Amino acid sequence: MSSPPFALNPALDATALAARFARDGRLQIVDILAPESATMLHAMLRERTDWRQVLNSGGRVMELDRATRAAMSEEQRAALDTAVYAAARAGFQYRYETIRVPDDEAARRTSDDPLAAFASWLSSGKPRAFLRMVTGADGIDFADAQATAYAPGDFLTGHDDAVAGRHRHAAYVLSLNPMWRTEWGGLLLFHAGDDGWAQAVEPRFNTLNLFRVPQMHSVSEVTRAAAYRRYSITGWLRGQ
Ligand SMILES: O=C(O)CCC(=O)C(=O)O
Ligand SMILES: [Fe+2]
Repeated sequence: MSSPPFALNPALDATALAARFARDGRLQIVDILAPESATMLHAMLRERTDWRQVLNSGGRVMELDRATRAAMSEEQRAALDTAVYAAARAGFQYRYETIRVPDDEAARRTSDDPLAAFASWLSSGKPRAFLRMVTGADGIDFADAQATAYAPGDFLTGHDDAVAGRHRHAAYVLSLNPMWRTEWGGLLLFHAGDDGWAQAVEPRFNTLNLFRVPQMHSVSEVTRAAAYRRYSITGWLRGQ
């Protein structure tokens, strides 16, 4: 399969964005991609059927593909929900759907998944140079990546993204939601400091959120009113 074409929006001002990132340690870049690239990615995510629900049970990760979930009884699903929300009361907990992308460039090249092509594209040439410039992190070698979809009831509690040995210079979230309401939840929350003010980011279309690691953040629960799942491509800009 030939690689799908991806392009950055040529109007972005990397110098101005870099100044803001340096000042705040976080940044929202509206219209990050050429519109056709974002439209293609969004359509692709909506069509995919290979999503796997991931959730943690203490330190263990559970992954349930759609067939496995469909085969569960109502009682099993309810018991799992109860366990997930009980654990979220005080601890670190998440539940959302994912499609993973390999970190390895050779594996990405042999994949026919457009998400692998996107991760490769983001990890070299102009996009990587742009991300290095905006974050001021010359040590960025590649972007790891996964697609995520948060359905009603899905969430990710507070954490700071710091994992020893992963060389994460910054986190990124490319939001791909043509229509969203604040009330639907699924907000990327930067937690409050002593002053009690938190910052909430709506998951808009073709918008890249970039933030320095570590800092405390979470994704608020998507409500039952949400008409769509919350789609993103997300990961970290990493050194080798
Ligand atoms: O989807 C988001 O807005 C943030 C995701 C996140 O924090 C993570 O995956 O570590
Ligand atoms: Fe995170």
